[in-house]
Amino acid sequence: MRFIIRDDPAAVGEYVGNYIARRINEFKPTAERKFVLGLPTGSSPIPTYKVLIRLVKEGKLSFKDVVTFNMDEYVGLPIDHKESYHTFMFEQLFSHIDIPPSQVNILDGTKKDLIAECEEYEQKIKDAGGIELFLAGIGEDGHVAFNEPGSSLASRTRIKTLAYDTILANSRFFDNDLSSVPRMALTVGVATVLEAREVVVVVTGQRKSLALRRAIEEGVNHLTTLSALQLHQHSLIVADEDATAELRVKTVKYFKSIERVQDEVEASHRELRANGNGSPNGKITSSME
Ligand SMILES: N[C@@H]1[C@@H](O)[C@H](O)[C@@H](COP(=O)(O)O)O[C@@H]1O
Repeated sequence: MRFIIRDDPAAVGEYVGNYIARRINEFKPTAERKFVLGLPTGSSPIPTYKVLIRLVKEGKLSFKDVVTFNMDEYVGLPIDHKESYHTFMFEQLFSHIDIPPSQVNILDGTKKDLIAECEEYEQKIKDAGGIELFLAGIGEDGHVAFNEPGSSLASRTRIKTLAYDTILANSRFFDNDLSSVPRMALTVGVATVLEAREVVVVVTGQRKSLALRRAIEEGVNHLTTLSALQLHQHSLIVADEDATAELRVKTVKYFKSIERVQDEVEASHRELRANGNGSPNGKITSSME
């Protein structure tokens, strides 16, 4: 696991937005070989989405050959409801970039047969060739997508009852009216996320610091579903300083020192390449992965 710390949410967005753009550009997607990107909702990814929009407007990135799969959606909320994740995604990202709407996939929580909807979603991901990079956030109780504490770490896309804490946290989007927050959601499973070839998580704000501690300093545990990331070969968590409040000083120093060494290695490889000394051309993989 790689763990990167930036000053604030804007700097986290800058880092992650540029990281995703680099991955898409290196992949060189075409109409026949599209880049498959998994996406979250929530306030945490908004700065990242702003950066992606800016890069598209500057002509440095295109979503023409990108297919997206969102993590989750409320059950029973009409797609055009102002708080549906469909509405969120179009307002925060899709309406501002060049992605053809036919390449956007979001679970539909209004379907009559929700079980079939979930099974079809898993199949669609497989048919698309699997997810190349899954971007995620984290809930205050350590959940990833809507995989609430106690979710099976082998779970797939399914219907999930929301934890009371999550209903409480999300009531801020429903005029603080607890009774209007949906009680159920459709969500990709922990195993669906782990199957992506790479997982990148944004964690910002002090209210996430306990969950972050449990996810990276403690063992893999179904009560903090994001901790399953410890089993992934290519995972990256990018947090702001506030989110590190509950981490040990030693943990923070350790990961910062790794980033410093990594920067030095990359700089010396760049120098060797510039001088034509035949250094490796491929991606330099961090020893933290
Ligand atoms: N299902 C979403 C998660 O995918 C998201 O990570 C979490 C945190 O949201 P925020 O970034 O607004 O704190 O909210 C919801 O529970």
